[in-house]
Amino acid sequence: MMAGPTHHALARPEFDDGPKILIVVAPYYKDIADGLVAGAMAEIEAAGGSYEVTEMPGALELPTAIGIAARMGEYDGFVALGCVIRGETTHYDTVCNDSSRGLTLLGLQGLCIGNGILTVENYEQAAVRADPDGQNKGGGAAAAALHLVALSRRLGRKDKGLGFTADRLGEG
Ligand SMILES: Nc1c(NC[C@H](O)[C@H](O)[C@H](O)CO)[nH]c(=O)[nH]c1=O
Ligand SMILES: CC(=O)[C@@H](O)COP(=O)(O)O
Repeated sequence: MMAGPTHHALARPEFDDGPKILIVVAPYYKDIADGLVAGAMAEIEAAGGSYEVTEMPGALELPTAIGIAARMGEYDGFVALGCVIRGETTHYDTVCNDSSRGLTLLGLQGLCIGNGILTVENYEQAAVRADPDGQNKGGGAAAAALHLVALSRRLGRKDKGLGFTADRLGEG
């Protein structure tokens, strides 16, 4: 499947040694999640990378899942995929803000993360953005992670993120 555009002007990064990416997806809306994952897979494959996919109940769990996985030191980058649709209460704001902020805080600790969590008003808005042949937000999130991995490698980084392992968690 040829994925659609990734909505940025950057050329796809090239790797001598393809990065290993963990796709963490919240299939709260299964069809939407499937489109996002398909777009992300296509983008990672086009860059010569490999991927694994793991599922979490909802978008709120995605930052924690990445934080747990990052401590294994096995993945070069991460793609968070999900869909949050506004309901009747303010829970929408919590899910959107806390999932996004969690990913940003992990990124500021050095993890290479692409954020493909859709935050929309209705299913129709999500469908257009999840479609790999449409706005391909899953592919865009994967591209973001790949660019961060390329930067890390270009700058000679050796570790794979967070800079600490489980045995150091008890420190301080
Ligand atoms: N309403 C949506 C949620 N809500 C669930 C939360 O993400 C979380 O799993 C729960 O609060 C337990 O911690 N999640 C989505 O991904 N999308 C939604 O629209
Ligand atoms: C984004 C949400 O958490 C939302 O779907 C939950 O719906 P509601 O606010 O009507 O409980």
